[in-house]
Amino acid sequence: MFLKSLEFMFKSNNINNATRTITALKSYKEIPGPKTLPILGNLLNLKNFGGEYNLLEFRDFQDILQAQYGDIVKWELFNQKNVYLYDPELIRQAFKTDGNTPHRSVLHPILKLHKKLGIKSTLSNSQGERWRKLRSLSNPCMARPQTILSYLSNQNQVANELINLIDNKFQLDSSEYKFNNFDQILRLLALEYVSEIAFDKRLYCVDESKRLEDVSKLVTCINTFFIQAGRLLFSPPIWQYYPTKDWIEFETASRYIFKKTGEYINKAYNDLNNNTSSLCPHHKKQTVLREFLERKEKYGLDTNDVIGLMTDFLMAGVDTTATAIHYLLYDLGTNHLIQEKLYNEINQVVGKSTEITEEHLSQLKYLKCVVKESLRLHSSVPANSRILTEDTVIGDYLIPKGVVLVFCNSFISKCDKYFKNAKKFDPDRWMNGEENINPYAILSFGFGARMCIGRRIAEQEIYLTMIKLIQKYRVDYIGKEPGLKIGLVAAPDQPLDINLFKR
Ligand code: HEM
Repeated sequence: MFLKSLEFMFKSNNINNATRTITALKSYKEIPGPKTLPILGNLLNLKNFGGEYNLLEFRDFQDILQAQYGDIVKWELFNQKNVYLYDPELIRQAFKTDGNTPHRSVLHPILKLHKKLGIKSTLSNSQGERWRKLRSLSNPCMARPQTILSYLSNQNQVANELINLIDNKFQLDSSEYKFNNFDQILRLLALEYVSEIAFDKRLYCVDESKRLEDVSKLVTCINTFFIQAGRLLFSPPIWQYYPTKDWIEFETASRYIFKKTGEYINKAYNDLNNNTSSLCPHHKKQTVLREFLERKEKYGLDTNDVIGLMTDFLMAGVDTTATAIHYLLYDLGTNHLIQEKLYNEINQVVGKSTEITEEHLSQLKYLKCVVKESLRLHSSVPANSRILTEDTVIGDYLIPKGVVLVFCNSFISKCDKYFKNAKKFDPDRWMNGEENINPYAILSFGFGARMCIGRRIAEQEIYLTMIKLIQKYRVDYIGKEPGLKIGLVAAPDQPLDINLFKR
């Protein structure tokens, strides 16, 4: 009743529209959560300080807090106030406040790195006017379906190189091969896909005979960047004051990534100006990078800003996509009937063709459900956030400006309350529309004006790769259920033993 009347009274959940009801609301201090200390917040509740919570096991940490305190939980560290939300309805209220310039929680290690390296903030790490400018430049370049589809032909070549690499691993007389480093191969693949977008350039990451020098180092550095950024983010911020081992590894890897991206983009810029772009003929018309470079002045941005944006795409688009494919192979390797159903669909729509077209993609309905379901169960981004830019009502509470709202996607997507048989890998749940599923219960790519800008690209890369793999091989996974490795991306804690059998 109380909630119903609130819902009626608030046209929006911004408190300015609802001052009359302010007394009916509970305060931020009343939000349940472990006891906090002045200044330190919940520091002494952390395992490193003798407490019970381990931030480095972030998914367990989220689940434990929910089990102890319910669907809205307060957690503080020093001056940062967080509120964890475990209910899609509360998340819906939080997104309503997004407005034109949503603020996402800043990744402090990256902020410090940018300062040290003299890099202006990038899309994923900027706020307010700066973010709006970068996003306004990026949206038309990245969100137009036709632009992304124009990469399909080149992406087919890349995916074929993956198939060649796999085929070369099979012994002459054998139809089976067990991979225990597929995660590395998938990172190379994802880097190749992204570099075409970010650099207008093939690095030949997957084709060992043509692979450009330094590519392996670049991939290792991107991986180190992800792991160490996560470790720094989820550990007490000693690195803010003293260069710890994790910080040094993070900084060294990042310096290399920025150096290489700068080199590649400057080369692309010169090629563009001199009309000598080396990118294959399919892209003679327009490419994402070319569009960024041509339009930057209109938004008051320069080439360095574009370098920052492209480096961002590299960092945001490699481990996320590689991990998503890795988990898809795990899900299909442990659910053979679903795999066969997918194979039948691919066989029916694509047959033996090696050139996947827009027409094929539009017909592969079950494939899209398989990908969506795998992302639901194994979201590579296990939580997302927004910083409140004004006092806001969430549930029964009035939460002050400046608090970080954390959306616990991975908890919600495994809740039977929101998904029937939530822990089951069941792509069919998406086949007949989504009318019974709360849209805020699955946020694999985020939501609203600040949602993942690479979504279309990522989905196209994943669909294409899965078509090529399932068309040629049967996948089997026989190991134990993998644990989680914490980083900026939630990935399996070990390389998965993926067995491939030639069909
Ligand atoms: C399976 C792959 C991917 C997943 C699961 C994923 C997920 C996400 C999520 C959850 C966000 C936060 C959205 C929000 O705050 O509402 C995000 C942001 C972002 N993603 Fe992705 N992503 C993927 C692939 C990519 C790719 C391939 C690129 C680039 C080519 C990319 C570039 C970005 C960027 C730049 C942002 C920041 C956007 C902003 O703050 O305006 N992502 N992604």
